[in-house]
Amino acid sequence: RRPKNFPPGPPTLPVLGNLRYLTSKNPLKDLEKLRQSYGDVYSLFLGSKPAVLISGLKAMKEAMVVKATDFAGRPQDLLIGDLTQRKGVILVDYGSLWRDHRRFALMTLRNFGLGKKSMEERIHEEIQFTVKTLEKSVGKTLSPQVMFHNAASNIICKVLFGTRYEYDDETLKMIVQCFTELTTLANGPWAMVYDSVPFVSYLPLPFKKAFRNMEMFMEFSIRVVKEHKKSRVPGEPRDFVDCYLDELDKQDKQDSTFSEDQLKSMNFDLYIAGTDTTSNTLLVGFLYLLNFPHVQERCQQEIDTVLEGRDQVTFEDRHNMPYVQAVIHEMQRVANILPLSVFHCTTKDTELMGYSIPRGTIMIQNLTSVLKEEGQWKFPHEFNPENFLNEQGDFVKPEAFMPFSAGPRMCLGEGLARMELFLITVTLLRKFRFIWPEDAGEPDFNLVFGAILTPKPYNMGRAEVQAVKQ
Ligand code: HEM
Repeated sequence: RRPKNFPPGPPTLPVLGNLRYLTSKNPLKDLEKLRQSYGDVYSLFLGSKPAVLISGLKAMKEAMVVKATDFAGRPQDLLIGDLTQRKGVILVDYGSLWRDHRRFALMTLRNFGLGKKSMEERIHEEIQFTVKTLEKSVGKTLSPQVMFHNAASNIICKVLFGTRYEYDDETLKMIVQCFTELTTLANGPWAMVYDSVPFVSYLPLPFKKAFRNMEMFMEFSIRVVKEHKKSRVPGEPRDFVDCYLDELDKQDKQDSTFSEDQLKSMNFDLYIAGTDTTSNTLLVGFLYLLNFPHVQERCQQEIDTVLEGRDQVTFEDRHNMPYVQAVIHEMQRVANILPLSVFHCTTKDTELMGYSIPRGTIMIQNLTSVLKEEGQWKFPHEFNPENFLNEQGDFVKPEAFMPFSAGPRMCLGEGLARMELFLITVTLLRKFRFIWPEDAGEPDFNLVFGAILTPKPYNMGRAEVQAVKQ
């Protein structure tokens, strides 16, 4: 039963709630249909748990920005919460543990050069490996999926652990396998069963594997922390782990939220949040660039003009590249990488667009509905960099550009992600022309639904590269 003045929604069934309304392969379409019937704020029962869906810029802003803290919680009784034991930062509920760690992570990433040179150098070092991979493939076809994944993974590994891994390294392979299995299970039907049916967590069902994978990552994280403790010089941090250990030295033990356990979980959270998000954005973006050669060419002209004889691009150069900026933002808009963001929950009884929402209700942000909202974009349903350009050709960012969400929970890696996307895209377009092979057939721009949207790999597996003469 919906409580009084709760957002409307379809009729529910015992145990299953409204799960039958999310049956197709693409629940985003189902959610859009429900929005047509019930409006920008409606409710669904995920099993027995009530959840409220937020669509459109107006409702999203009221919840995430105007009433920010009311909506800044995270649901605590889902499979992913049990997997992470409610530690780290992403799935931690609104409170001092989350606040302290969010502030610390933001500050540390900034000190390490978010928006400054040293982070740029780290990213550039990794890009050289990507360039080498592409140089070996000139005239041939290659799958950019693994290449972008490895680049994003190594950049975050350098920030966290000060290490990069060779692409065939056994540790890297283990980590990647752990995460792939974890995310597949956490997004699949077994997670829904786990989240909806009480007591099922005690049964030997496939989600047990997710717990084993989690343990494997934690063992890796423990090893990394142990090695750092042996080799560190206090006060001279080399990476995120060292910074955290320095912070632990400073903390008053009694009421501190910092601990070694938390450090291991932060490693997990930042790695998982920083890898597939950036790499899939690049994958989708390059799928479009391959198939919109005139956009690629115009980027290349702008890049050549701004860089002139210089070999390496800097993040500062973005201010002189309005068209490239527009293209990268448009890549992110169409990539729509986290279509339902990360689930929030209300921290107290509150209201949204006139409806009453009790404390502890799951809140689902439909970011797709904002990134493609009619009335907010010049061309909401097509790939067109003009969405980010005004009549004078200057770069402008509409309010509805929310791939990182908004409010107190918004992505804390935005700075790093934007720097990666810019430096990688510009460096690769400066050096190569990317071609969609004639025999590859029509490109399929439809993305496969999951917690992270991905393009179908076979379409990207046949991209040809040509070296550009400079
Ligand atoms: C294109 C790349 C990325 C996109 C589109 C993206 C998007 C998002 C979104 C939509 C959220 C959920 C916000 C919310 O709940 O309201 C989020 C959270 C988060 N992201 Fe990202 N992200 C990206 C890259 C990164 C990177 C590189 C890092 C790592 C440094 C990162 C770290 C995080 C963390 C830690 C959170 C949880 C924040 C919190 O709960 O307070 N993200 N991201």
